[in-house]
Amino acid sequence: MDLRGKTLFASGFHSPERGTIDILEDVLIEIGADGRIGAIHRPGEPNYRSIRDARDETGELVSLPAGCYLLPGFVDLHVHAPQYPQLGNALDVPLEDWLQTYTFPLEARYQDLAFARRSYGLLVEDLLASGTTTALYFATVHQEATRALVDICLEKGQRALIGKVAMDNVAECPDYYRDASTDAALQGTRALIDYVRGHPDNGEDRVLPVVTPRFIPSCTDATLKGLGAIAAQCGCHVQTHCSESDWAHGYVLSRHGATDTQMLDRFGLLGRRTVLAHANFITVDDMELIFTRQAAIAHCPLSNAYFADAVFPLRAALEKGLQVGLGTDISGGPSASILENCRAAVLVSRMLESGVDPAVTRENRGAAAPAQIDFRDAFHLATAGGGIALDLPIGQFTPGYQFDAIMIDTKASNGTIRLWDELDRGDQILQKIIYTASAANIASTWVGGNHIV
Ligand SMILES: Nc1nc2[nH]cnc2c(=O)[nH]1
Repeated sequence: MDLRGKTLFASGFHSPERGTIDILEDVLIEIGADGRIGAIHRPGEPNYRSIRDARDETGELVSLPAGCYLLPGFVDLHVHAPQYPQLGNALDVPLEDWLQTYTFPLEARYQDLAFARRSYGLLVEDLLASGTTTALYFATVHQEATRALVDICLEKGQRALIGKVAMDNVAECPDYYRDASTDAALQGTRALIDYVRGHPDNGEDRVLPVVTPRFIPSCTDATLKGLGAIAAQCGCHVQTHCSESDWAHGYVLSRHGATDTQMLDRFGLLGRRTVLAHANFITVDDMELIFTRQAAIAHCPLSNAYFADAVFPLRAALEKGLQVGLGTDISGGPSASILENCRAAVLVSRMLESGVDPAVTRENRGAAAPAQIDFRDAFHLATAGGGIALDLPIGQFTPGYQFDAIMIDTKASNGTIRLWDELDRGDQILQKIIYTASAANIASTWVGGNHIV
């Protein structure tokens, strides 16, 4: 049911601050006509009962069914929309070969608008069904296909940030798939920004444009500089890959004698609205610079296992105060689910801390500093952390924030959560949701109070 102008009676969880879970029990969430949360009332507050009775009388009260819990919708900070047909395939070669052998040929197909519409339609529906209410998308170099992705997100109601990919370096990009020139890369980026901002169905800015240099190896210096100028002029978000693998990190060091982070900063591409995908090989100085610029990192734990051969030092980044969220990195990661990436984030952090080689003694096996996170951290990253990274009022149930939410039905018969009334209490219920929920448990999705699925 659409919840704009309604008051929701519900129990659930959110995590505005990393490390803590706020348990919402029988709360009343007032949702405005604009889809934002107006107020939250908890049992025991003086007006709670009277507000509940009044809303009930006017027919504005909506109650979640028994066994259902409300969570903020998931924020996926790194998705290559055109790579969806490749999800679960092509995971057997290093990044630089994967791009040339599998990924560029697939992305080149989006020249065909009918193919683009079919693929993007399926992707957006599937992501919404898996609880992703906001996605930060790389599209392709193509103007028409990227516009189709904008149209589809608006039609289906997903909150989305979308970039036309810029890639014009002839030495690294095949001639069948690249921007024809620096001018084409810059004009194409500007044209997409204008399209999104002027879209007649985008009055609420549900879709935002993103300046999207693929990564430094794919772009000429002139294009990177030009994109930095566009970002400054338009105040748009920026997304790119940063120090993802040994090869990608080493390429930038040898081309520029500096790291990705340093070069992105010099090109004007490192700011409060920048999201750096992966960032596995950043140095201590890079971390400092990212912190100073208040840029964010999209941690993609599943993808990194296949293409980075390394684990992002997540806990160090969080303790430093960096803004981090989670990304599926479709199709570098073989799952479209942010829940799966929550589980992977916990798992790889534990392996980083403990080490993995049984031939090495326990004392010498693991990382020098504590590295593990838990389900609470992962849940925060998947929701509020993603919202903070994007500088958008999403990912938590706080007055003034968008009502972007999912309903988890723990009793769904074809689902995979098994709760025991006599055993499961408080945030243990959330822990079970994070570790065991599947798509069948995600019973409803709302974006800005609109019922989507
Ligand atoms: N994981 C990943 N890394 C990249 N680096 C440049 N392009 C890509 C891409 O499509 N996926």
